[in-house]
Parts: sequence; structure tokens; C-alpha cells
Amino acid sequence: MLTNEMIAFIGAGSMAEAMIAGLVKNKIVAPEQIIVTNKSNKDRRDALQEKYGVLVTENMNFAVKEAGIVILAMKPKDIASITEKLRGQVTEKHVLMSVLAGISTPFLETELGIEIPVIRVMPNTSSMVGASATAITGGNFVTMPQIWMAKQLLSAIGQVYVIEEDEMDVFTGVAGSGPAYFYKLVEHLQKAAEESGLDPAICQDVAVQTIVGAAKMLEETNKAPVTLRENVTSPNGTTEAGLNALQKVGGCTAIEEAVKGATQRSKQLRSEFEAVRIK
Ligand SMILES: NC(=O)C1=CN([C@@H]2O[C@H](COP(=O)(O)OP(=O)(O)OC[C@H]3O[C@@H](n4cnc5c(N)ncnc54)[C@H](O)[C@@H]3O)[C@@H](O)[C@H]2O)C=CC1
Ligand SMILES: O=C(O)[C@@H]1CCC=N1
Repeated sequence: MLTNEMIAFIGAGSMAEAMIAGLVKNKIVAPEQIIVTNKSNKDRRDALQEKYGVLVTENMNFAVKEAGIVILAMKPKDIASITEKLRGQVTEKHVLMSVLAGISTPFLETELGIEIPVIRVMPNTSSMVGASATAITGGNFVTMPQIWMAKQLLSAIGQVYVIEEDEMDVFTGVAGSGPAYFYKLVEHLQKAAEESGLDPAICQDVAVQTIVGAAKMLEETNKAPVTLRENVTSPNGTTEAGLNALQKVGGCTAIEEAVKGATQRSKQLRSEFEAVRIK
């Protein structure tokens, strides 16, 4: 086991579950080392307990007291009420991790008013299958061994990149939100297949297999995306026609706009909370 500390999750939604699944399935920590609390949804807590063998409680203070590592995994809008409750409960001996989009490490340090090690984390839901692209950045009171520990811990859910605080918003736009762009792409690949006359019974499978195959090629051949794209594209062939149609409707820049929109929203989320809280 990487650590003997208990890990408390505050919030039990899809992101918390994706991380718990990765940690437990990869045996990075024992299920009994994880204690999960949420606002009021007992059914959800019970479901996580049954599925992963983790401990659950409705008492956040109890979870925090038991834990060495506290992971904030509720929505950013709930940050003010949570930091208020955490004040006096968390200490400098805790490591506080936060997966909240937009919320910075200085904000959390200021809100809690103590020299607590804070690590901002941006995973994605592919954590569930150990394939997240996760970024971490440390606050003012984090030590190198704590960053190392966080990196090892989060390696259970995929690749981990240590980056700067001011890169976190764009990382969120690229990798935190990124899976959704690909799901949307698959939705439309399936829709186009159905509308163009392919047997509906196989359309979803065909769309999924196409993206899985392309992703595997990227990962396993280590070739640049541009090279792999060129390999598919015969001069004056079908792919060229498809790519030209994509380009014509702005499909190629659409993905860049998606990243910019998500990055901007991450910055906005921060200003919504920090401007009113930091004096
Ligand atoms: N879903 C995703 O792909 C990603 C989400 N995130 C971040 O993860 C966080 C959670 O997102 P999701 O899991 O998608 O949301 P969700 O809505 O599925 O889960 C939120 C959880 O927080 C709990 N909660 C709300 N208020 C609470 C309180 N006062 N005390 C304790 N628990 C409370 C809810 O009961 C729920 O279990 C967000 O801050 C988001 O920015 C980060 C990376 C990716
Ligand atoms: O949509 C959101 O705000 C969260 C953060 C990154 C992915 N999901």
C-alpha cells in the first residue's frame, strides 16, 4: 500500500466514484482506507459501500478526523459552505486535495486560514478505467514528498502531469472536459451512420470501435496524429472528401473553440467565488 493514511472523499458523485474505482481496483489503497461522505444522499453512499467496500458516513467531521488525506469532490458552487465547515476540523497535518474545476490552491489556503498542504487535481472520468489524464499542482505549503505521494496515488487512475497553477484552467478545458468532446463525436458518428442507412443494430458498436481503434493506434504506434491521418487519406479518395466537408463547416476549429470555452468557464468559476471571498 502506498499510504496507511485514511482518504476522505467529500462528495460522492461521478468524479469521486471514478477515482474510488481506480484506487480500489488497482489496489493502491485498501477499500477500508477510503471513507466517503456526501450531503444527504444515503442511497448513494450505500451503493458505493456495496460496490467498492469503502466506508461511508453522513458525518463529514468524522471523516475528516479519521483521514490524513481529504479529497474535495463536490461541485465548485458548494465550496464556501464546505470550507466554512472544514475550518477548525482540518489541520496542517492533513493533505487537502481538490478536484473542483476553477478553484485555486491560494483560495483554499486563504479560506482555511492555516498553512495546510493543498494539492489541486484535475482528473477526468476515464479514471474509472485507469485511463485518466490527470494534472496536479501544489500550493504554498506542500512538500515535494507530498507531491510525489499524490502523483503515485493518482497514477492508479491514469497518467499524471505536474503542472503550474496557471495552467490548470487550460488543462481542465483540454483533459478534464475532453472526454465529453469525444463522446459527442461518437454520438454524431452513430447518428450519421443511422441516417445514412447502416443497420441501426450495429451503428453504436461501429462508431465506438472506430474511435477505440484510432485511440489505440495513437497510443500503440506512437506516431503523430497528423501521420496517422495522412495514412488514412488517399489522394482524391473518400477520406479527403469527408475531411473537406468537415473543414467547410468549421469542424476543425470547432474543437479548439470547445477547449477555449471550457477554459474560459474554469476561469469564470474561480472569479465567481474568489472575488467575493478573498479580501
Ligand atoms: N465529472 C467530471 O468529469 C469531472 C468533475 N470534476 C470536478 O469534480 C467535482 C464533482 O463533480 P461530479 O462528480 O461530476 O458532480 P456530482 O454532482 O456527480 O457529485 C457531487 C457530489 O457532491 C455531493 N455534495 C454536494 N454538496 C455537498 C456538501 N455540502 N457536502 C458533502 N457533499 C456534497 C453530492 O451529494 C454529490 O455526491 C466538481 O467540482 C467538478 O468540477 C473534475 C474533473 C472531471
Ligand atoms: O464540467 C465540469 O465542470 C467538470 C470539470 C471538468 C469536467 N467536468
